[in-house]
Amino acid sequence: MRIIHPEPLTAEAFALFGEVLEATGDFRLINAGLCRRHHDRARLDFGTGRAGISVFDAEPRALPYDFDLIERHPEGTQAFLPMTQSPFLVIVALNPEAIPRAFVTNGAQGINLARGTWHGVLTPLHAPGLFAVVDRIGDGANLEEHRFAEPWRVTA
Ligand SMILES: NC(=O)N[C@@H](O)C(=O)O
Ligand code: NI
Repeated sequence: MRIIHPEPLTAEAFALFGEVLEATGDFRLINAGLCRRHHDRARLDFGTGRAGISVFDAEPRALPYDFDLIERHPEGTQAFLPMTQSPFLVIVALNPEAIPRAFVTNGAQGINLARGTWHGVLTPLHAPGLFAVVDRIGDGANLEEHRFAEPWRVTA
């Protein structure tokens, strides 16, 4: 079994794959000073489609986690925004021939996958696996899958 050890999710480590959504860095003080707006933190792209927000209720998984499928959306970005404070597992790859990378979020992070980024499907690690997902709504195919001949195992 091919092993991958997960890394903590940071904006820098994830930069080749998309953005990390978190309340860090600069902000605008709004709402009578009662809210810090960390403004415009992701580059969204929906091609010829439009933005949609869906709610995913996904079954939690556990480490060690085996997977043999990655996918990508050539026509748009896809953001996973947790509706709970639980860490989740993020799997990305530069291409199907590259060694995938695994990240575990800190519970206060979401991600925006850049258009066409190879990734594992939404993978909660705790119940409930509730996420708002912002991605492309539109005509035409927007899903390309790759199944590995040999699975990968993510283990701490
Ligand atoms: N299929 C779907 O809506 N979700 C996947 O794209 C995923 O990345 O979880
Ligand atoms: Ni996806």
